Amino acid sequence: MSARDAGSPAADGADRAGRVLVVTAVAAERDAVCAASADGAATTARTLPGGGELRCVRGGPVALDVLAAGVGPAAAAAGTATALTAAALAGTPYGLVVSAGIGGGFAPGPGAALPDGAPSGVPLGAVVVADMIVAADLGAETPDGFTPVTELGFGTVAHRPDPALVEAVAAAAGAAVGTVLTVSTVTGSAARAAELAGRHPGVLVEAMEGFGVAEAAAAHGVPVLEVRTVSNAVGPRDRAAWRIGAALAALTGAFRTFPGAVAAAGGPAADPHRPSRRSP
Ligand SMILES: O=C(O)c1cccc(C(=O)CC[C@H]2O[C@@H](n3cnc4c(=O)[nH]cnc43)[C@H](O)[C@@H]2O)c1
Repeated sequence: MSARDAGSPAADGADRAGRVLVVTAVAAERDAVCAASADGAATTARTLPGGGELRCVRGGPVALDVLAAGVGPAAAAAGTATALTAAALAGTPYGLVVSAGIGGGFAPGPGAALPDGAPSGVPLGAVVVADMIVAADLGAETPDGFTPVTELGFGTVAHRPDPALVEAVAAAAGAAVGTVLTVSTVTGSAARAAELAGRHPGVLVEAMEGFGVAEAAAAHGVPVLEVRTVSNAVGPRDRAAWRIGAALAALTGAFRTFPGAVAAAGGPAADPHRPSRRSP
């Protein structure tokens, strides 16, 4: 791999403070993120070790590299770690990683209410920025119900992004702020939706990649965010009711304000984020 392949300052003019890696699952989400770039922004493609393709958007207040890494937390972690390692070896590490894409929205209701009784839930088309990124099915099933791996004495099940950055990005995008779950199986029943909402007060969205992206970012000491737009309601499976086009359009809208919000917030946090080891 040459320095140019991984991205050198001379090649793209982006310094560490301004370099952001955005990881989506599929190409349609990647293209929706790239479509947000202002007229005049230049987009080039770069190949990562293993063949993954980065779309590099330059010309805005921060430099965005956008990668479609595949569906699910394992593909997301592998793709993110590859991109982070390639950039670090080239001497141009990223200052922020963002998991972005569409997701399922939890409905408002008693099961989704916050501990203080405030309503929760999000409608189709809403934008959500995660204040907590949670691996919802990483654990063990026991006679007493689900037990997260942390209670078994292992690992991490939650990452908490930098609150100031979360607020800045959410305010600019008109987004709700709350918990985003990472699941390996899309929820397909009212019972499972209620179980997840009961276990995670304040949950707004479920998707399939955020925790994988966050684990890779944490391994590299890089801050993480998750931005989701709601394509469907979490609950009984009804694929015909998914509004993917509207959610992708909302994703483009969120990334129109994203670079300015990150730049105005002073760029990515200087300190690496710390994974939370408590059970959410
Ligand atoms: O068919 C298409 O045109 C299309 C375009 C963009 C994205 C898709 C996907 O199927 C993306 C899958 C992706 O979306 C997340 N997601 C969306 N809804 C849910 C959900 O209810 N539960 C969990 N994940 C959801 C997830 O992150 C997937 O990776 C299709």
